[in-house]
Amino acid sequence: MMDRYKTPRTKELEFGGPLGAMILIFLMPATIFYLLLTCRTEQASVLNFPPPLPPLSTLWSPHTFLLLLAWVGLQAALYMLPMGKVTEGIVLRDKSRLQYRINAFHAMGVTALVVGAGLAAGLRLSYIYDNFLQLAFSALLLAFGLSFLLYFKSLFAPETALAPGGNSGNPIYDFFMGHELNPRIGSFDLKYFCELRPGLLGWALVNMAMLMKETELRGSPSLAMLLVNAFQLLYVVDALWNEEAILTTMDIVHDGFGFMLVFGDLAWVPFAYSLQAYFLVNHPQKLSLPMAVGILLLNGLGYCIFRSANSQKNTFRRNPNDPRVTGLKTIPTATGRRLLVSGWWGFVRHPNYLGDLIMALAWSLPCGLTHVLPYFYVFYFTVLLIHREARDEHQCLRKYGLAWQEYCRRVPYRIFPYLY
Ligand SMILES: NC(=O)C1=CN([C@@H]2O[C@H](COP(=O)(O)OP(=O)(O)OC[C@H]3O[C@@H](n4cnc5c(N)ncnc54)[C@H](OP(=O)(O)O)[C@@H]3O)[C@@H](O)[C@H]2O)C=CC1
Ligand SMILES: CC(C)=CCC[C@@H](C)[C@H]1CC=C2C3=C(CC[C@@]21C)[C@@]1(C)CC[C@H](O)C(C)(C)[C@@H]1CC3
Repeated sequence: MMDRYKTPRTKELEFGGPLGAMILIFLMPATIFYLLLTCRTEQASVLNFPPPLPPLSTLWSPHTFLLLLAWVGLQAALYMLPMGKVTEGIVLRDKSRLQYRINAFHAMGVTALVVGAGLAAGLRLSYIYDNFLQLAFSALLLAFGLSFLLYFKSLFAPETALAPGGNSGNPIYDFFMGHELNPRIGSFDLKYFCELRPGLLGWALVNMAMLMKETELRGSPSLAMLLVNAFQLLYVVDALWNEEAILTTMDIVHDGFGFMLVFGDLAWVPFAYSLQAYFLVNHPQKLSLPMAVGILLLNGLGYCIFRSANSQKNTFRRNPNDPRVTGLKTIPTATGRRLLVSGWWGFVRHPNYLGDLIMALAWSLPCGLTHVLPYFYVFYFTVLLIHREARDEHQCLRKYGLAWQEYCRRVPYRIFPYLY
């Protein structure tokens, strides 16, 4: 009976299969250290390769590791508090639905109070800057440790609970992609927890620490630092406010919880996404007011596209008869669901990615035009989203067949109008 619910073997391997996965398992951590070590040099030139390496023994600090555990522990405790509503995720392979507590925004509020109280009591947030490499190394160890535990746990999971994207039978590939779809300890959902809380809030905290460090060094925060902090904080707050929307993303629905997401959530987001703020501490930039206004408008444009495109689709998927979307044109599919072909989703096939990429550029521009390093996020994110778009299209073609082909005919561009 349960056999028909078994997760099928993953046949089409992504990221170059086991070899690609193996390379990424080494490349992702190496990239973080390359970025941070280069950023600390005076020239911050990407051509100075390899950057000066500190002795490995200086990276390990029990103190920072415990601090990181305390941070994750605080977020876990806040996740478990009975505040906020409980909602259901999408229907799973065995026709069940998991329950999720929506309280990330509350968690952010409490975290802000805790940090505020700490600052009032004399806490030096610039500790994060001073021990940044050690913290990144601790996050790396935590990510490897958790990924191994998750893979081990997945070997005992029922076959209905495995991830459609990480069930190839190859241990390296499945370790990277995640073998189990929604690993839980009781009602504690590890993927859902890690996706939004310790990493995203950690990123905002790291940025704030960079601002504090800059203030300690130069007496006041620069305009460039204020812009980077404000833009990225808006992005984090937006993600937490719209927490429920994450339940329909590819990461929650399709990908397992393996090294890619564990490392992405716990190390990559807080330590690579905060590169612009880290850069500004060591390489102050003068930003004229007109430039700042231009960048502000660019970020506003990106955010409006990102938010309204995501909201339009979420509203339509939740209730196609919602008055906010009833005026939009749609095409039917054999699954009974319809596809939007006007509004943002009639402009390009991934308008939300377009908005996200415009914001990415606005986050790097405050760092000036003299260095390539702070533009790492723009390059990386373009590659990530082009690859992600291709993965999503592949799945949509499988799901919707001819209707998807018709959608592609009517909306020919993927992300960039008239370009791609
Ligand atoms: N900052 C970061 O590091 C990252 C940010 N992101 C952001 O996360 C957000 C979510 O992205 P992601 O999870 O990739 O996917 P999307 O939110 O783009 O969702 C894709 C899904 O939307 C549905 N869909 C596609 N076209 C249509 C249409 N015309 N009408 C109705 N439904 C449609 C399909 O699912 P179905 O039909 O089943 O509903 C498709 O699988 C984006 O804004 C992205 O920019 C993503 C990755 C990394
Ligand atoms: C190969 C490689 C570098 C993998 C790591 C990718 C991860 C860093 C990202 C995969 C999808 C993500 C999402 C967000 C953060 C980055 C990762 C984990 C996200 C939480 C950022 C905030 C957004 O508003 C979001 C909630 C839509 C988003 C979801 C996807």
